[in-house]
Amino acid sequence: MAVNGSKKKKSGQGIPGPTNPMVTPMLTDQYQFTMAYAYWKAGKHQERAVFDLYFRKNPFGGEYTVFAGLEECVRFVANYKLNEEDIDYIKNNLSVSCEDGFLDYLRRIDCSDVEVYAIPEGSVVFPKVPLLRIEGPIAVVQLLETPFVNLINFASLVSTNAARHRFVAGKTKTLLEFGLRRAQGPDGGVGASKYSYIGGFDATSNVAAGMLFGIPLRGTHSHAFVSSFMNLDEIKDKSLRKKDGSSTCKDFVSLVQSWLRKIERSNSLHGNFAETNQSELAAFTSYALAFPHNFLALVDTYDVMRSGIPNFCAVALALSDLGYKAIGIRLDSGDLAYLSCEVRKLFCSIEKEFGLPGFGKMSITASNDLNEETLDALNKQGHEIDAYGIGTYLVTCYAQAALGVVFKLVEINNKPRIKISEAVSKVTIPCKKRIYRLYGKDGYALVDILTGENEPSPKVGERILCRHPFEESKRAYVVPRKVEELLRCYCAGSSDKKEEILPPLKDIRERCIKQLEQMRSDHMRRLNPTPYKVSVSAKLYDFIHFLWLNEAPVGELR
Ligand SMILES: Nc1ncnc2c1ncn2[C@@H]1O[C@H](COP(=O)(O)OP(=O)(O)OP(=O)(O)O)[C@@H](O)[C@H]1O
Ligand SMILES: O=P(O)(O)OC[C@H]1O[C@H](OP(=O)(O)OP(=O)(O)O)[C@H](O)[C@@H]1O
Ligand SMILES: O=C(O)c1cccnc1
Ligand SMILES: [Mg+2]
Repeated sequence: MAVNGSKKKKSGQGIPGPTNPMVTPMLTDQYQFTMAYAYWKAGKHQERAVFDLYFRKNPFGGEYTVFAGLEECVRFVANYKLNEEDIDYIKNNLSVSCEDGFLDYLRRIDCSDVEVYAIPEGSVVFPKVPLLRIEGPIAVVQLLETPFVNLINFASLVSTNAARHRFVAGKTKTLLEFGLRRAQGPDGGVGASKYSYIGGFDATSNVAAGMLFGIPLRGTHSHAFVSSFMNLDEIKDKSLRKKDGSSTCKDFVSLVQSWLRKIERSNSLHGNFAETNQSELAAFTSYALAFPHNFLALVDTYDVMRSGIPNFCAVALALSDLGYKAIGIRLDSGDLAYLSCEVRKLFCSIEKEFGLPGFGKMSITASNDLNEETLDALNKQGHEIDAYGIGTYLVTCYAQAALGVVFKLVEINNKPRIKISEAVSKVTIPCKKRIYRLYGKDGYALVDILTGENEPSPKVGERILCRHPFEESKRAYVVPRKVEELLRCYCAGSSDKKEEILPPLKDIRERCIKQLEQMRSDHMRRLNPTPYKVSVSAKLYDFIHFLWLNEAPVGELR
């Protein structure tokens, strides 16, 4: 903050602003401005404060969380500036009034004096561990609390939700995020697409998210497309060029119809054939004419096995005559396990009967109110689904509405601070800290340890006492095979620290996938997972409890 005319390096130059233009310094709670005023009035506003941002409990009954939202925080800090309209609003509309001198102060502030240290985005993280440590003039850092918590809360929640869906679905399945229509407003939708991708989804149907973040776009078609057709006569241009361009089939519709008749008589259907719905056949044929290279049909508008599947096969076989390979089908209702198995059997049988290599392997996509539980149930029953389209439960984080992210003062003017609570889980861990992840002999992460900033770092091969921050009896020695320091510098402020480069989204996603793969399976399982240990050094433990006793008044019994 270039307030005293002192010469300060401006960090973060060239970093674009937040993705959502609504993310401005005004996107904060009024009490941040009123506290900033009171700090200013007390002449305290420049005092150097350290805040930790962390959460207290993993979401969804799990024992891990995927950290996301960091890039948006860095973009926010790098471009922090109130404009005249903002100042004018503050002047006239806060529920309390502030002197003009404060407004001048607000006019001049930026975040060039703010240092942000963070765990890299996409990392697997645990309760109580600071995801970010923010240092700077207390009035300024205070103003960052609400936007930072806002930017990280939903991002981390939805990334974790996506990672959990990926975990149940399995590595080999394609996961498509279909939630935009059901998301909590436009930012909820765009954010959910971005952070589901980080958590391990493969693509989104959300075009804006594709454009903004380079997430692959995928999609099928809806029931409306199928039911909009009445009959095959609606198809005017019936011609389709062969894939190799050698000739053109003048009447693709007739080719489809002739295949439908063959299927009708085929052994594959075991004589189980009724009249298929002709409007559905018209819709599929039309779709194939529009996308002969990418034909995928939604087969449940009328009757999956009696109409959708035979119609789809007729079109796919006709395409195959012209050298095209159909992609597959989407099921959006009914018993997805049963239907997928029936469909697969039929595809395989047609492959055999008509000698069409690959037909049996066509892709089966399932959708319809899917969530972790339904994916798990499908796995238990056995199914033939290759891809899932997931919307509502994923993007709204239906199973848990918020991650309890908090932003707490841990030091001011180099003096550690603590917040005491009746609930031990709410007592803060004071001091400017460092965080290390210690790995064991089989390569798995064993424990995260928080130490004071100036303590020597844990060394590979050295025995370290790791203590539970609040429970005296819980402690263990660890001899790490690998030590990883977690907090890195993303905004150097006026220090001479080297700033991390913000990685592209796909690198963040890869980090997340890799870290989750390296987690011990007992931390990952859905039922009664083992908590991952978060500890403090012996020195920090002693200091926490010294400060706790120091700050807590001694009660008096009467
Ligand atoms: N084999 C299965 N095991 C467990 N859950 C399933 C299975 N197949 C589908 N489901 C789930 O069961 C629910 C079925 O919902 P619902 O009864 O509203 O749909 P439907 O009757 O199949 O479809 P629609 O009403 O759209 O025609 C969905 O949440 C779906 O994901
Ligand atoms: O079920 P979700 O996980 O939210 O996934 C997205 C859903 O959105 C679409 O239909 P929509 O729900 O609009 O209509 P439908 O329920 O009648 O299929 C699609 O067919 C999916 O069913
Ligand atoms: O492309 C799809 O199939 C799709 C997209 C959004 C919602 N439901 C389905
Ligand atoms: Mg639905």
